[in-house]
Amino acid sequence: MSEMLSLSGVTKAYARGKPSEVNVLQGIDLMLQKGEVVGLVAPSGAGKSTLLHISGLLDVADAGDIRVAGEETRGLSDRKRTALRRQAIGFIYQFHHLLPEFTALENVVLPQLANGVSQQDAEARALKLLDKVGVAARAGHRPAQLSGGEQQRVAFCRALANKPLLLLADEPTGNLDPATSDVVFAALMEVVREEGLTALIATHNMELAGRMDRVVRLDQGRVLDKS
Ligand SMILES: Nc1ncnc2c1ncn2[C@@H]1O[C@H](COP(=O)(O)OP(=O)(O)OP(=O)(O)O)[C@@H](O)[C@H]1O
Repeated sequence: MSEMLSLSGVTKAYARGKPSEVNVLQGIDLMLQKGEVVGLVAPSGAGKSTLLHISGLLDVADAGDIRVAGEETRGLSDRKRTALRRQAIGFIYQFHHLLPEFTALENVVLPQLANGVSQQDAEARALKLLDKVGVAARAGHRPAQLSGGEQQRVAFCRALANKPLLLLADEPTGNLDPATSDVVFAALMEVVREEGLTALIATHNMELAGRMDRVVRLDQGRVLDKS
């Protein structure tokens, strides 16, 4: 197995040097092997979003090393960081963040066009993904015409559109009712497994965390492994 995400000695503080300084991450060591699906569980405010944003190259650590798909990210230029993020990482948020003026299909097609995929190939991939998570019949609808669960399924497809190596999800079903969350999460897991993705999924839901390969806990700024 090869390593897909590796964090070592990662620290992050907000308002550094001020009386209001918050030391969120205090030496994070975490490694995900290719194909592993890992749950990230922590109390609210413990730093899950911060950890995901740093892993996804959306934010920078104060110290420590981060490797994504075997590539050391320290010292990368902004352009190279953005290229690595686009090519290797898919992000899912608690709220869908779909573009309201575009249809479900277009929301999944657009990131592919930005990556140089042809319209035809992008539509084929988008329809395949929408079908896999059970919303192909809604392809022509805009986000406002979809239910919360459907919107989140479309957001999964968008995150997976460019075949990322690493999927990072921040409470991906956190805004759905328990029954919908259960079904939508199952759909996500099915695609993740089928595509052989590596995933780090933050959740407060221990039942969902229990369906992953491994759960890590964030406690006092450090990661505790739970087998
Ligand atoms: N830009 C910022 N400036 C100052 N403090 C911040 C900033 N962003 C986050 N924090 C603080 O850092 C801590 C960790 O925030 P983070 O959003 O990573 O937590 P979380 O575990 O994702 O929380 P939740 O589960 O409630 O979403 C919190 O105490 C938060 O108030």
